[in-house]
Amino acid sequence: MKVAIFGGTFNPIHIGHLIMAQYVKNFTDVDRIIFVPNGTPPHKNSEIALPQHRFEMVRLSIEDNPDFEVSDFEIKKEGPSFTINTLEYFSILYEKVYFIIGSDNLFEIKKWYKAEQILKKFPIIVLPRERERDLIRKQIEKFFCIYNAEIILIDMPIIDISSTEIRRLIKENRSIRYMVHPKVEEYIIRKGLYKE
Ligand SMILES: Nc1ncnc2c1ncn2[C@@H]1O[C@H](COP(=O)(O)OP(=O)(O)OP(=O)(O)O)[C@@H](O)[C@H]1O
Ligand SMILES: O=C(O)c1ccc[n+]([C@@H]2O[C@H](COP(=O)([O-])O)[C@@H](O)[C@H]2O)c1
Repeated sequence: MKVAIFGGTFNPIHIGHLIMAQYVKNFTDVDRIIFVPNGTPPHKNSEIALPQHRFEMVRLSIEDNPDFEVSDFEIKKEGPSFTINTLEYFSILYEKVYFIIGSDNLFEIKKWYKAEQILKKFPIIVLPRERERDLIRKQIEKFFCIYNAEIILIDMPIIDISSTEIRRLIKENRSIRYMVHPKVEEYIIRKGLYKE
């Protein structure tokens, strides 16, 4: 089975993430998408909801989609969640393992732990977040030339939604309706997340 690992902080998961995953299913030969919320993000530290909350919001968002699943692999691990370790783990279980990122991370990935190993060993699926597709294509070409990296760019409409914007709206007591799955909206209100 071919799987695509979708790593993220998902703080909270929003419709941009869900549409990305559906595009991956629609336009690649990937059989399943595995969402992997991170435990201790290696790079972010402010206003992050507890891993259990972020995991539960992912679970609620995808429970009715048989092509999607959520893994607690990173939230169960002690210490920072490094992507290379997660990909190595899933590559033992599956025939082919892709990693899904937004194009913003295509320009950050070189700073990640063992980035070269990720780029050399694992195919990456990129969904556009910026409008300048030429810049994205150039970066993909560069990684191909240097690391022989297999990077697939999927053509998806730009969805200008971020978890940061959602958290901002909540703090300002504004509605996040339609930006997240209705069950996630209900969960955030019930648990009082992102108010402070
Ligand atoms: N609207 C979007 N379009 C394309 N890619 C996205 C979008 N939102 C998130 N991603 C990608 O999904 C992955 C997980 O994103 P993450 O959970 O950090 O959400 P985020 O909206 O970027 O969060 P934050 O605003 O807190 O930084 C990353 O690879 C990110 O690039
Ligand atoms: O392994 C690393 O060094 C590394 C550095 C930055 C980000 N990541 C992973 O990349 C994914 C997307 O990150 P983010 O910040 O956009 O949520 C998520 O799974 C992070 O754990 C991984």
